[in-house]
Amino acid sequence: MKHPLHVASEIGELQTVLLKRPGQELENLTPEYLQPLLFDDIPFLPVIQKEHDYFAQTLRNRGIEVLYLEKLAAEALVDKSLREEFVDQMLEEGRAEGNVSHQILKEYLLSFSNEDLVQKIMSGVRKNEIETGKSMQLHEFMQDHSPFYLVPMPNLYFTRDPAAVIGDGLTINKMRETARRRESMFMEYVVKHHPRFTSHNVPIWLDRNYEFPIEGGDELILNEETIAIGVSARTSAKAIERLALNLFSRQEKFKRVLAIEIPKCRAFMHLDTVFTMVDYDKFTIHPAIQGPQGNMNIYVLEKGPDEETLKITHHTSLTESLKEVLGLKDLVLIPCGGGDAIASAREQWNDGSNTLAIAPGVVVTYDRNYVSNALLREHGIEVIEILSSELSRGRGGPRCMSMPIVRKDI
Ligand SMILES: NC(=[NH2+])NCCC[C@H](N)C(=O)O
Repeated sequence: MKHPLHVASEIGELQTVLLKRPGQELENLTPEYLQPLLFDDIPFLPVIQKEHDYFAQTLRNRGIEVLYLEKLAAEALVDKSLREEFVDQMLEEGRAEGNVSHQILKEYLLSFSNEDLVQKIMSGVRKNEIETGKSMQLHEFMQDHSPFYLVPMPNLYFTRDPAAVIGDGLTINKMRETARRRESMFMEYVVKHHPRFTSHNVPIWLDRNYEFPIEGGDELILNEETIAIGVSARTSAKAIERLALNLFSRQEKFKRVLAIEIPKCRAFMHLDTVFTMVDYDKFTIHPAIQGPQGNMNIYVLEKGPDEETLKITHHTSLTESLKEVLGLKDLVLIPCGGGDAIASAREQWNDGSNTLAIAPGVVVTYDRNYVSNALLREHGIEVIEILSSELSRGRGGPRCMSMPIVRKDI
């Protein structure tokens, strides 16, 4: 039987991808909570859904199987005790302060059908939804400012981040930001309990209980032997080391990890916001991540003398490091916004470098990034544009909104 997960490159023909349709969780965004919930504006739900459906249809038109996280999660929770365990865990990790007990919230959530239960957990529980029968004291009102018993998870449509397939296994990620911490629980339950995945013993290279954070937007598979991981605002050096050690001791194929350090700021939260692979020898890059001489900090991690030690070498040229690990004589870095200071900053903010490759030299991008898109085309890349007015408000592009499950080998 075919392995349910398989990704050994960034650009191999995409066969199965996981998405999450933006839903009611976005209707729970208010100006006060935008920043902690990692948004810059409130998307208009019917339009963001239309744009997302267009994205999904664009992928299907290319013969790609589109799975939805919300559907898989609902299908995974058939067992009654598993549903309870899931709800307990969600409440333990995510219940906001308030005068409602775990038990009342649990009963409320369990009264929903599986699909609605998953949707409700994703969209959050507002305080006015539940009659607790208990009147609040003044000090409780004061402490208890949040309008939610369970906080919404508006970033779920960025399926790239909470988990990432590497080879035939995956990382189920410890998310850096509180707002996204619970997101990786969905994939954990799906992989462990959905029949599509349980038929195989899927290796989990790093799980969400690991102490230090890592997010999928930083995890790029350069080829069947090499992974690039951003050392970023979201991904820690410790998690990269652990992942490298686990990979080197538990499987044979991946032999090196390139840890690429990027500036730690909001606009560049993950490596894929400033760097993606579009063809065998072509990459998008946001020029602002390189120093004046094009220098950066890149560390190549390889198997060391024993299972707990890595061999690490430091490099300063992205181009040279990529050429070496990919065995290329030459390669092209295509600058976001063409390198013009204003166009490049503007388009990077709207994910101009964040391309989703669906085959070598074929990428999906946002239509609004016309300077970057034209430049990609000039370099011979087939660019498939999708609508982006509302989707881009969450600060993520086509790569962030997709989790490749199966790619053909190249
Ligand atoms: N792979 C990515 N670049 N994901 C972008 C995620 C954006 C999301 N609002 C966050 O801050 O987490």
